[in-house]
Order: sequence, then structure tokens, then C-alpha cells
Amino acid sequence: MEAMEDVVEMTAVSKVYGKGGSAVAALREVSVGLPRGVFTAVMGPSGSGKSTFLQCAAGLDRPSSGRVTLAGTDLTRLGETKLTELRRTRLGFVFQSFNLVASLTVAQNITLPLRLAGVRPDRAWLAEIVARTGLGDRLGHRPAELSGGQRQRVAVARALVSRPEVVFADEPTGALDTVTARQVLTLLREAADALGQTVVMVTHDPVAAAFADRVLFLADGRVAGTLDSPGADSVAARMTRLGAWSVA
Ligand SMILES: Nc1ncnc2c1ncn2[C@@H]1O[C@H](COP(=O)(O)OP(=O)(O)OP(=O)(O)O)[C@@H](O)[C@H]1O
Repeated sequence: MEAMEDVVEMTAVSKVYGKGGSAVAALREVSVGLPRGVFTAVMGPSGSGKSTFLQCAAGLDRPSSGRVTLAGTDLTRLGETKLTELRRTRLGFVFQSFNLVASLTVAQNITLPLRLAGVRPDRAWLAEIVARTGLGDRLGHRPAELSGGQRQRVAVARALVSRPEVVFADEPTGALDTVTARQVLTLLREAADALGQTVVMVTHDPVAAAFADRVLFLADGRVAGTLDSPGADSVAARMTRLGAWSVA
């Protein structure tokens, strides 16, 4: 992979939950850069710190120590209001549970981040993401009238609408069947390829990770390695070595 600017830089990021004897170190001095325009998957055994990593990288949680910068902005020094504004305007999020607003239509859900930020939708861009997500004939529907895969496509469209610096996805296919999961992963892949979007995705699934350009492995709160141009088999083999699955 050619050298690219890191849009997110984490420097010696540690996160400790709790205090005293019950304290848990979820991240231990993690230093890593996430390159612009690259689709990175984050994998590791259960409890290895994947969600904590994503939360800290995305400014949803604060590290106990260390530094996180987004395109040069130090997230660890921002107050809550600035951090909320930054997340709304410069980041996109896709969660396992879709997190759509039930009372709003698909179109309203997609443009919600813009309305919250008081920004007018760019019509051409909106048309492009609606076309890419295949939601053109569903814009007037409410989330309850959609399949799981369609709901997640709405969430991806909503994540892309503000042209964020990074889209963060936490187990985006965790609640989807294989075929639908593939559609959502293809969408994230295209976001990187066709739109130059930086994507960071936490997943348990080696097949999902194989859609990424690079896999970042975590083990026990530390970076345990990376794998470029991953295949599902090579990812699974690495996970087995990390002790994620017992071998019969
Ligand atoms: N709010 C919390 N309070 C206390 N401990 C926590 C909290 N959140 C996470 N942890 C602990 O931190 C460690 C890392 O958790 P994290 O959720 O980041 O791991 P993960 O790799 O995402 O796990 P999984 O794959 O099971 O979702 C675990 O030991 C977990 O129990």
C-alpha cells in the first residue's frame, strides 16, 4: 500500500475502566495511524479492546491517557460541546443496531446529521449516495417498513451524507444475514474505492474483514499486528493464532 496521510493518529492511548482492584485495562498504550481513503477492519478476540478502540478513535469516549488526533485536531483536548460538533460534522457512524429514528422517513433519517448541523444538503451528493445505497424507491418509508439490510443501508447513507473524514462502523453486519451483510460490506468497500472515504470497521467476522484493505489485530488491549490485502482464510488463521478460537 502506498504511503498515505493518517487521518486518525492514536499515540500511546490507554483506557482503564474502573478503579483499584477491579480496574480493567481495555487499551494499553496503543499507537497507530489510520490512513486516509483506506478501509481498515479491527479484529481481535472477545474483550481485546475493539469497541474501546473505536470509541476512543471516534471521540465517543476519552482515553485515560494518550492522544487521539483527527486530521490534526486533538480530540483529547476538546470540550464536550466541540467534541459533539466534531462528531456530527466530521465523522460518520454505523452501528450494529442501525440507530435510525423510527418516526422519520428514510430521506429524513439520511439528512438528519445535516439538519442537526444546520447545513443544507448538497443535492448532487445526496442523489449519489441514495443511488449507491439503492434506496431511491424507499425514501418515503419509515424504518419499521424496511428489512434489516435496507435499514443498515440507510445508516450507511446517513453516515456518508456529511462527507465525513472517517466513517466508523461497529459490527455493522452483526445483525444481518450473509447475503444482506455482503451488500452492506460492498457499500462500505465502494465508499472507499469510489468516494475516497476512510472507513474503520470493528468486526468478528473474517469474511467481513476481507472486504477491508487492511486488518488491525488487537489482543489484550494492544496492537498485535496488521494484515494488508486480507483474505478470509488468512484473517481466520491469524485470529486462531491470537487465541480467538480454539482449534479442535
Ligand atoms: N464500561 C466498561 N466498564 C468496565 N469494563 C469495561 C467497560 N467496557 C469494556 N470493558 C472491559 O474492557 C475490555 C475491552 O472491552 P471491549 O468491549 O473494548 O472489547 P471487544 O474486543 O470489543 O469485545 P467483544 O468482541 O466481546 O465485543 C473487556 O475486558 C471489557 O470487559
